[in-house]
Amino acid sequence: MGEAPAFFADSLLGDFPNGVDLKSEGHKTAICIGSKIYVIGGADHESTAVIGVQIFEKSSGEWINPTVLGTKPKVSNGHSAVLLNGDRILVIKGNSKSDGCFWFLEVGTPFIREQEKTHGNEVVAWSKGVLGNVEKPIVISGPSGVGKGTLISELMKEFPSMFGFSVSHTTRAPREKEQNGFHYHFSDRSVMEREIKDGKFLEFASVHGNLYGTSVEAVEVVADAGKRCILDIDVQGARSVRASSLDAIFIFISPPSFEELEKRLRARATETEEQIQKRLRNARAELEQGKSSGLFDHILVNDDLESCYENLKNILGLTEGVKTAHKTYPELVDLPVEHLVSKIDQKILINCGAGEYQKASDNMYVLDLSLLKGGAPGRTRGLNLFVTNPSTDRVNGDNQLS
Ligand SMILES: Nc1nc2c(ncn2[C@@H]2O[C@H](COP(=O)(O)OP(=O)(O)O)[C@@H](O)[C@H]2O)c(=O)[nH]1
Ligand SMILES: Nc1ncnc2c1ncn2[C@@H]1O[C@H](COP(=O)(O)OP(=O)(O)O)[C@@H](O)[C@H]1O
Repeated sequence: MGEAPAFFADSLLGDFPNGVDLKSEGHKTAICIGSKIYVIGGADHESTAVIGVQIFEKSSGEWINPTVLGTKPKVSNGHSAVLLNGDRILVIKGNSKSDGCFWFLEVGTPFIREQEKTHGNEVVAWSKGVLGNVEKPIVISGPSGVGKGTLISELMKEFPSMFGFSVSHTTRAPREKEQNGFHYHFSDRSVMEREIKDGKFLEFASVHGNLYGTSVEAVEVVADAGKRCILDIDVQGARSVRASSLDAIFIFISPPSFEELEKRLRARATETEEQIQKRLRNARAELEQGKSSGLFDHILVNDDLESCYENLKNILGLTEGVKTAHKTYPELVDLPVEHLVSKIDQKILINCGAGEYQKASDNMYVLDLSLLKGGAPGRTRGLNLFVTNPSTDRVNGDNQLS
């Protein structure tokens, strides 16, 4: 249990009106959800450089320091907070640019419920809001030796500015030509297990006797660079990603026959006989699951490499002449410390004309949340910011900035 902050719990919401309090000591806001009051701001119990979170449990009168997952936002000299759908809080930092001012604190999403089971205590998780859209990540699965790596390399070679590879973590030993940080992050099992517990992984699975996993960071760095992320993961991992907040396209690569698969695996000559046998045993199960589960959006048979690659490009809409990513960076906007927020359906109105010398009609922004994707502990994407003049516009998406 944490120490009570320096104000009385009874008057908590009176002192910190739901949503906005920009001038109190420590710049705290309070949001009430059921029997809990989430106090955001002030010192974090681990670092004074980031925004802290404490929970006041009204029924017991106790303060709780929750486990805080995800990247925490740096302290600012004022923020506003709005409750969304009862399970996450949008925090808008004042005095920041629009590429770093929107943050989501998840408090009751399915991800949080899962994490609370693992941690055995209250969990909250930050996720940074990112303006604009990147195309859906691509999950590629299929048995060992089917040609996943070969197809992905072709894609990355032909479209280097469009695609980025999600570098997984694994406890298996590196092969001769594999580089740490490029092909995989080669990890100790104990380290990887601890990081899984800390919520750093989007998914993980035990494959052929080793642990493999996709860290949240691995996917986010690719999207932050404006590229479309490719994940090469097994069928269990694909199933976990389907259940996660990552909205992806799922493609299963199948061999023309089991004999051909065995031939390719042996010809690759990267595994011992024992490992080949294990991979072939697992391949049978993977082929069954891949074909029958309804998990995959597309199944491609990798018989002739060239035609399989053409089919993959067709699925991804890569027709002749498409060679570069169309990156659109949203125009940056400065959000002042003093601003007022209100919520209408999936739109947040941000009135920055609240300063002494400004008119209410100056700098009114609308943050559209209707296309949100992703979430804690990574990034929340698909935010759209519009500038609007309340005297002439209705809140309808005119004057889009992103
Ligand atoms: N679930 C999951 N599977 C992964 C991940 N990275 C790789 N894999 C899968 O692990 C299996 C073994 O990969 P690897 O040891 O590189 O052997 P290869 O597929 O024969 O080249 C393959 O099915 C990969 O798709 C990951 O991050 N998560
Ligand atoms: N269509 C194909 N026909 C023949 N050999 C192939 C084909 N696709 C891939 N290969 C070869 O099969 C082996 C396994 O491919 P790889 O991409 O490493 O598979 P995976 O990543 O699925 O384990 C490699 O030696 C590769 O060159």
